[in-house]
Amino acid sequence: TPAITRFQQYLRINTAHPHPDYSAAVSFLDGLAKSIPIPNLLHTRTLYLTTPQKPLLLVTLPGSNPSLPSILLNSHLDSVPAEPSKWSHPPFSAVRTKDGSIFARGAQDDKCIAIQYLEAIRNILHKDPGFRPIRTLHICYVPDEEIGGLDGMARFVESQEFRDMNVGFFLDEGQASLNDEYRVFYADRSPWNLVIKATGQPGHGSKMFDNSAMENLMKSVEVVSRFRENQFDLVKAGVLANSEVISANPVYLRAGIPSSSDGKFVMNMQPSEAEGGYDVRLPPTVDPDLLKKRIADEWAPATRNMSYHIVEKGPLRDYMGRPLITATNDSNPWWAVFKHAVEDCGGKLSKPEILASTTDARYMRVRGIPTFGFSPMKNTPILLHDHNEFLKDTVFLEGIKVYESIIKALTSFKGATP
Ligand code: MET
Ligand SMILES: [Zn+2]
Ligand SMILES: [Zn+2]
Repeated sequence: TPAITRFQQYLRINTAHPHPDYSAAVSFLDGLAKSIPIPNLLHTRTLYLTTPQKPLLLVTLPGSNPSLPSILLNSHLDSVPAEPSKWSHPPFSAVRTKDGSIFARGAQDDKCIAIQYLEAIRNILHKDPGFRPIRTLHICYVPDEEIGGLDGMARFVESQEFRDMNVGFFLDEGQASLNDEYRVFYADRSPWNLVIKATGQPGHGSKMFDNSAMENLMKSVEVVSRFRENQFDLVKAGVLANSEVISANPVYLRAGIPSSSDGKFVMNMQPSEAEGGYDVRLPPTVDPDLLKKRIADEWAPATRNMSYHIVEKGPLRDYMGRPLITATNDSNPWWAVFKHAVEDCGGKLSKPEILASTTDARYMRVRGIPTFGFSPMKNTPILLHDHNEFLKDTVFLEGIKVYESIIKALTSFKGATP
């Protein structure tokens, strides 16, 4: 089918870091939007918020009542890198196997929704050429989500173009579901990049002494590991979900004196410095100050010649000081609209969850804009950032139907805006 072909074409554009081809992606999506046969209705704009290398594409279907807050659907243009030698099919080939699986980096995260949004609009207008949304519908295709969004969504929400859009509801990416129910996310965990550093007594590689940098770092690594284990035990015991505990995963360790440029180390020297990097994720409900105290007192105590540096990759509280959570009850009228839209097309939603990872949704929630994370992929293994990422054609096509229902419901919702 043409929708599958268009999905494959988009997947073949390599937008993986560190050299994402944003301009090819944007011109492809721009062309796709303009190919929807609705003359003079839909329009597109490309914004350059930082450099010409980082475009942001906006697709707009104007509503009949532009005074109502608009609906914004989001998909990031970029992907994480892939290691081709570890894939069963080349990661930018978008090969479709006999069983309908389409293999590509970005198939789940999140190029599927990029195309599904446009296919849904195409289908709605094909079935009802007179369709005109009440609220204005926008889609934004943003760069750099996978590297924190500072030159992407974080910049966009500061722009006059964004303010003029008067966004009332935001829909962002979610995650695949292993069963028959679609997953929906009302919050993300917030990422911290934590670097702990140890200094210590240097010396001959043969000597036994206290207070070496390596010894000091390794003690910390043990302490963090014990914390990690305790958090993980809560998950394994079923007390809390993965996304409801603090994760602290080591991502690099660095120490040693290089012998020259050959990447080997001098073996008979104990180094005076050593460091470790952690990907830390905090659920929206935890107190960040408590974790900071734990890091200062236990993970990197100055008494053991340790120091640390935290880079907070995004906010933890909104402009009112509240956790970045979108309500999934009657206090948020969009919840019922969204839920019924999924159910109306035969879909089922599982209990709303916190997302274990992090998306650009945080830049909307910090402004108090109701935001859900949703990618309609059911009965699908969760393969984001993994080797052999794929999505089945049938799942992709069913997702288009879901978005048809969601887009119609959201854009025609006249109710009170909180
Ligand atoms: C660190 S900002 C978020 C980047 C990416 N989506 C992640 O969850 O890791
Ligand atoms: Zn990702
Ligand atoms: Zn993503």
